[in-house]
Amino acid sequence: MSEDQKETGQKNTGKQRAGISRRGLIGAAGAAVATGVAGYAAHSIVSTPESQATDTTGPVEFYGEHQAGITTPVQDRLHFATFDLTTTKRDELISLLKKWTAAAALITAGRDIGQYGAMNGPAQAPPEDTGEAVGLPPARLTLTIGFGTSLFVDAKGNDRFGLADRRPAALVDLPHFIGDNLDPARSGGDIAIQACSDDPQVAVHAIRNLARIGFGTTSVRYSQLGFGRTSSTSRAQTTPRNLFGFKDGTNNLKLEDTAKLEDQLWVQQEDGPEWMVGGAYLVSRRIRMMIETWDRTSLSEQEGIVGRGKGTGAPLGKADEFDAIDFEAKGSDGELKVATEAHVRLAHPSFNNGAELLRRGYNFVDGSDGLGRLDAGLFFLAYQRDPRKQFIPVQRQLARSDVMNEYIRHVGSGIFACPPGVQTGSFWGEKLFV
Ligand SMILES: C=CC1=C(C)c2cc3[nH]c(cc4nc(cc5[nH]c(cc1n2)c(C)c5CCC(=O)O)C(CCC(=O)O)=C4C)c(C)c3C=C
Ligand SMILES: [Fe+2]
Repeated sequence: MSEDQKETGQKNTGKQRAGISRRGLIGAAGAAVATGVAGYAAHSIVSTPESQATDTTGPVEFYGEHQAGITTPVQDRLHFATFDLTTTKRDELISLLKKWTAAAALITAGRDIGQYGAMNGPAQAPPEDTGEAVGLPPARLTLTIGFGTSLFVDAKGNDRFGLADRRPAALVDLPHFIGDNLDPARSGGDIAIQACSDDPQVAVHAIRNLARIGFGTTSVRYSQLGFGRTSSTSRAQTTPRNLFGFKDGTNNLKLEDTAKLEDQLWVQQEDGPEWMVGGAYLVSRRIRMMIETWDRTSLSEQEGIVGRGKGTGAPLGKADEFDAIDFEAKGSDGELKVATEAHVRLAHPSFNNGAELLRRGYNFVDGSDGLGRLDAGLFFLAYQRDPRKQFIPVQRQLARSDVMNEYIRHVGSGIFACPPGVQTGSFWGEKLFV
């Protein structure tokens, strides 16, 4: 392994990326290669999913059977953006995806974008990389792409890029759910990119540079920052808390459950279309949480709404977080311990035809709303094999009956087909175009 490969955590697997390592770039700029930078140079191999749960600085492999950022142990920070194409040319769309893929492979490996990076290019030209991640470790950055319904046909039914007949049957327009109050400016998009990292600046740098590369071909429709993961996707991770103060992500699909992932997450050959096999569908929902109202609600009412204890995260009537929920159990008052309209009952697979989701959402606080209330909530992200059998029926049931609805509003929405992983020499979604 060369010194350069050691720095970026790249194994000599024939998947080397071009570009300048952030450490090399600092050297070229004359800055001292200080301990912080040397810290990430110690990550000489791409980490495993298990070590990724605890090591927050190293790289996550970009190439593979599935896209990174789905089962990858959830990082602490999110920058999610959707893009609308401003071009009408298929060739320009393909060229954009190629450029984005090349850039994504570099930045996820902790390298600067382009041949010269942030500071070594010609003085007369804008730098190839904006530079704010120089000196920062890869911080487990993952970039995950998804294609929205409008990429295939626009609102008027036009086949914009000759892709209409490639639209997967499972990539449906989400129906209106009771209580939806969706802002079009925070919904939809031709393409979504989810950037997750343990360093917020690394995630922001990634989206900013992809937006910059897309200038002239695409524009940002909206973007959302998130902090504090609200789920775990590995048993090696502890369960975090959401802004209601509850453990969230206890009963989630986990990367260790490989058979379940085939059943519930990854698109299979028999599902089709061919270009989506090994991919998954992403549903995003910006869910505002009325936290001031919640904060005036008693502890026992809060626990009754969720159906779990606030301290332990255990199902009501049980002691341990991971105990199975007993939906029949009654208290001495003869009432069900987990009420018929409690969130975890209505969302549980046993009341949804076995449907499960891989949740990897984030808390958000976007300041306050002018009325003294925090504009805060959950940016809900859920991956699945078929939204018609998973998100849609679960959300329909929650929208109808969940007692949590008094405290939440769905204000943004999106659905995206996330293609399988990228192989060396290929680009994001290549099979969609063949
Ligand atoms: C349509 C899917 C779901 C939406 C939307 C949703 C919103 C939402 N959830 C919480 C808090 C919690 N959810 C919990 C469990 C849970 N939630 C969903 C689905 C949606 N949640 C599922 C499938 C499950 C698992 C149910 C089960 O099998 O037991 C929990 C409990 C802990 C856990 O298991 O994760 C909490 C807490 C909020 C605050 C929210 C919207 C803002
Ligand atoms: Fe939930």
